Amino acid sequence: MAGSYLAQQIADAAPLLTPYNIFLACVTYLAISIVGSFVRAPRYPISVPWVGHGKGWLSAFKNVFSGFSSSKAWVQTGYEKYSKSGKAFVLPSMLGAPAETVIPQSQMQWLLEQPDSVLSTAAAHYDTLQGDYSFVKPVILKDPYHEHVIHKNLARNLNAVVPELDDEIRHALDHLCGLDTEQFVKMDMLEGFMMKIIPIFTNRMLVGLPLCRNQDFLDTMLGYTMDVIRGFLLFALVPKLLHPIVGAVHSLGPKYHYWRSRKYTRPLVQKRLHDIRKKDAGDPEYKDWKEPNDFVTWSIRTAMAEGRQDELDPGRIAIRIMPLNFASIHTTAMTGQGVLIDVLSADPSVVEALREEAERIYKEEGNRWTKNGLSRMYRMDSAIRESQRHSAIALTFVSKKVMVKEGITTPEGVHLEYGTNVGCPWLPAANDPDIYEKPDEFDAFRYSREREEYETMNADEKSKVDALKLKQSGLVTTGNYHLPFGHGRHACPGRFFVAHELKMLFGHMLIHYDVRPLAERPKTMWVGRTMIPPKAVLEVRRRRV
Ligand code: HEM
Repeated sequence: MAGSYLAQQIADAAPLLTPYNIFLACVTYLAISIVGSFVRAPRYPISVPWVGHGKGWLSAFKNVFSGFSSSKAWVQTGYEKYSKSGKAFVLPSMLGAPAETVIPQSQMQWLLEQPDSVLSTAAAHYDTLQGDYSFVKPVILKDPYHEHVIHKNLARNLNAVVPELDDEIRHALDHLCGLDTEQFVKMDMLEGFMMKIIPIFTNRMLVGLPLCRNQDFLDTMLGYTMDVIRGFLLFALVPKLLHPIVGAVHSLGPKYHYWRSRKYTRPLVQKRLHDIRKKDAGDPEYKDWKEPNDFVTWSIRTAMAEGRQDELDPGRIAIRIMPLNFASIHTTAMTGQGVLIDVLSADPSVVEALREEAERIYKEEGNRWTKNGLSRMYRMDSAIRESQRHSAIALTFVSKKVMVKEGITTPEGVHLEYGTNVGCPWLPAANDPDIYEKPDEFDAFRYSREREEYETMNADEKSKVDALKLKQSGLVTTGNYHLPFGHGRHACPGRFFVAHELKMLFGHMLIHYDVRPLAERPKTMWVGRTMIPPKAVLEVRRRRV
């Protein structure tokens, strides 16, 4: 009965579905959505200049469309016109992405001093990464305990992580790049190489052996990572009013990938909890048992020490492995691809100088990678840092959201309403000739020349050099004008791991493989505020060492 009524309704409505009516409905919907998000968004202060088509209703419509092709140019204009004179500006909203107040570098200190209860990084990440839909359960990103665990444990456990990575890198490179000393092996640089190899290293640190080599598990982690990225791109294009509907469909992807991965991760966590509890209870069978040094152990130990019973639930820990895969995989893969593109498009002497350093240090350390040896790889350190600058992957970083109901006032006297999103310019700062000499050039050894020179000095000469300043030009040091890992107390806690991982990966690659230079540097594209990685092919051949 109900079915035939519905069929009748559909049949009656069919003649109305003309192209003109559909077009009219789309335009009306778009208009309502734009007005809706305009009304619900925080009011941006009149005193702050806007880039793009400016502020106001009509401009909002224009901004929505031209933002896709012009956001990069708008941030550049804003940086030159306002940031460099110490003034904030507003980057207009796009369909689903809110407007952002871009705070100049001169106010960075103030920005970083604000407590999380005033300016929250977690809340900004929750919004951009779609915490309601992309993380299996909203609580995972509302209370990002996994980030706290990484902040507390990763850097201090690197000594134990390095030999594990060393083992994994040998294994993965042999497997992916082969042992043939005659023929070059070709693969897509991002999808075929970086996105295949990075998940293995990441999971050696998160869940250890043997799971980090289980292809089905790795596929689910990669699938989940792509879910989050797809969500990030999709929600920026979809008007805010539609988010709950689109979100309900989108959230099925992350849930599916969790469902597929938990058959591996839950038993692992359950067993680890069991073993740790037995060990702590003094069970004689566990006298010689050593707890593995990975995220699962760090998570359990931290939750036990802090009395967080909720974070000892095996399901909860199993889910938390997923956002860390997301945080690690795509960022590291894109950074690694950037390094390969920059280095392989540079003069061949760059590859030779990097290879010489890698071979020398590897040999000095007894044909293995050590924390001490890696800390002396100044050239590789510099090439990666320089590539992060030269091939910057974001327009702004250091994102935060105003959490105080009455809003806050910046040192410039601008009042930011509750809910306002703020960030600092990165891409234009990275290319600013007042900050970096010849910023358009990829100068691989920009940061290592002075460090290498310092190493050759005698004690008297060394005493005249500001050694701390030299050290601060290292890959993991963030600064007002160096934001690829963010800055301040919420700067990326994974960067110490990344520095070791990429130095070992590229060092090992140069020692054991010939790598073909790129005939031409592939071009990078930006859509809205997002960088689209260029396509490039990696060609490697095992060297006869
Ligand atoms: C080259 C690789 C990476 C890059 C470029 C990168 C970049 C960043 C940036 C820019 C931020 C701050 C975002 C902001 O300013 O809004 C961040 C935060 C974070 N990253 Fe990374 N990341 C990388 C690798 C990793 C890895 C390997 C891990 C973990 C194992 C990780 C874990 C995190 C976490 C947990 C945060 C949030 C920190 C907080 O809010 O307190 N990242 N990352």
